[in-house]
Amino acid sequence: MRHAHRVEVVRAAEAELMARLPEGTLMRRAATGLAVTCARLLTRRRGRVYGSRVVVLAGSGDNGGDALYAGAELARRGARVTAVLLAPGRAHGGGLAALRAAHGRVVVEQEIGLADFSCADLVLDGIVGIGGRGGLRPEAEPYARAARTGPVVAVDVPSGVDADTGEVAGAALRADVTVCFGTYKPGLLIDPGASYAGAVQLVGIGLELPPAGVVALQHADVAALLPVPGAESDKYRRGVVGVAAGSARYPGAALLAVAGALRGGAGAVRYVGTAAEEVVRGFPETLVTEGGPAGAGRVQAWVVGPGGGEGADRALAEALAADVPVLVDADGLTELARLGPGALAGRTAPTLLTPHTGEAARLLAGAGGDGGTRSEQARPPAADELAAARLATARRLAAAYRATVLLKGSTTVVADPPPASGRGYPHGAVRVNPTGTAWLATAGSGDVLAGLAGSLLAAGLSAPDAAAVAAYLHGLAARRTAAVPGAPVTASEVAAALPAVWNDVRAGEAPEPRSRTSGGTGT
Ligand SMILES: NC(=O)C1=CN([C@@H]2O[C@H](COP(=O)(O)OP(=O)(O)OC[C@H]3O[C@@H](n4cnc5c(N)ncnc54)[C@H](O)[C@@H]3O)[C@@H](O)[C@H]2O)[C@@H](O)CC1
Ligand SMILES: Nc1ncnc2c1ncn2[C@@H]1O[C@H](COP(=O)(O)OP(=O)(O)O)[C@@H](O)[C@H]1O
Ligand SMILES: [K+]
Repeated sequence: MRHAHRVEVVRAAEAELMARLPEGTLMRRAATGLAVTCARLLTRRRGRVYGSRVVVLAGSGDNGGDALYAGAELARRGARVTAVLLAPGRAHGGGLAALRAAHGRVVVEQEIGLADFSCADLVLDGIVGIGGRGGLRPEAEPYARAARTGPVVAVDVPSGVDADTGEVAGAALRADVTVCFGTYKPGLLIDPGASYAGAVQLVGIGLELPPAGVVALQHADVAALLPVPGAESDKYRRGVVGVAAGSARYPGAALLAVAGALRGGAGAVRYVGTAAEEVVRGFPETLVTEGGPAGAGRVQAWVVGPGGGEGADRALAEALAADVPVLVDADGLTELARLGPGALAGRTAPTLLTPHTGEAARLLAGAGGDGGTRSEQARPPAADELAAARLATARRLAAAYRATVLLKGSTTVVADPPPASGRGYPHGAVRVNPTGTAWLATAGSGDVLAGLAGSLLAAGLSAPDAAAVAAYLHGLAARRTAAVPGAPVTASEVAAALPAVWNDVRAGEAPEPRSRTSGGTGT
């Protein structure tokens, strides 16, 4: 599992450790790890470090210090290193002295800096790290836009990316590799920030950290959560998942949700709705009933809403009345937004909401704009604003509806509501999914995800586990499905690939790198 900690938590751990160590130890550890990665990249690119052109973009803080010390190490190995000072007069004194002692060049004129930047074999982005606030300052912006031939290695976090949230206000440096220190930062795992970070490498500097606020599951974590039948299992003990989906207008949604549900580990899938005939034709193993959830037999979890059309209001009401976990998706979410969070107030079994950002906007508007405070006269949030702040959006929704929320899209985020005591954050760790691919943005893939997650709920996983495991398998399936890597996939193909990725995960086979995050030396 990858663990990500907020800046405040990192700073406290750093302070505690620095108090016990000789001055400069942590920065030396960080700079050495950084230099090792840079040397490896240069060797891959040019065959050797000696003679390569390296540019260090150095801001005014310790992030610049790390970069300058790493630049000095590369200069000692024969690299031609130029440091561009973005805040001349406020550069890190020790780092600057080390670079000069190693015969590095130092420039302050931005035109010279930009020319060097564009033709460098490697650029170190040490403009700003976890101390960054707001977007890039004007003097740094040209570097975010300039053409360049060599890779950019971001120091700790790409400058311009908010380390705590992954939000990007304006321009940011687009890195090929980010070398982060001590722990991942949430902004390196959540888009849009994650897409600026490139491959993320973790360099341990010895921090002792509390439990992480944000985590990303990996194969072993998912494998440990997959439901596997035991010798005494029967189909009922494995769990029956009820799927209330599809409508005369959207019968295909029923088929796709059932396809996902059949591959999620439940012992049986019970379908209710108008597409019963089509479902049985497509999947004869499905138990079908006409009508709504209330008249169907017992299930261990309900999935309600995919392609639900006009019947979604009744299906939602009946499913929510059942004392079992309920996953609400698509038209079920639109109906829930109309009803507001009060519709979930009486529930004691878990509720899992799976909105995309458009549905999230509706849900927030239905909750009164923010955190359920209906009195607040906030402008309804726009979907693209919510996508730009995915962590905050998922948390706001979870708090407003007091339900687990899986927010779909580029970096799917799973958030739990804060504890009932109302003491607010930190609460259960937010899980972010590293396996997604933009090819999943295809009609019907959300229906497959809903069925899959519902099946995992019926099999006994908690709502956050079911959500995170489903997102993980769904993302892997999309990547595995493409006949040619990188080619478009269909929702049906994603569902069909689920057994194979289930097997990959259990066998511990590594996924192809998407998240472009890779394990590091650990903390
Ligand atoms: N504290 C420690 O012991 C360690 C810190 N490390 C490094 O130190 C960094 C944090 O250093 P600092 O606390 O000095 O903070 P930063 O270097 O990240 O940023 C602080 C400086 O940047 C300026 N600044 C803030 N926002 C800016 C923006 N948007 N554009 C341009 N400049 C901006 C501030 O005025 C301040 O001078 C970490 O990211 C990491 O790279 C590492 O050396 C590991 C150990
Ligand atoms: N840009 C993206 N990158 C990664 N995954 C995406 C992206 N856009 C959408 N997805 C994923 O595709 C799926 C689409 O679901 P949804 O929007 O409900 O589609 P539908 O309603 O057509 O089934 C979700 O799993 C979502 O996370
Ligand atoms: K940086």
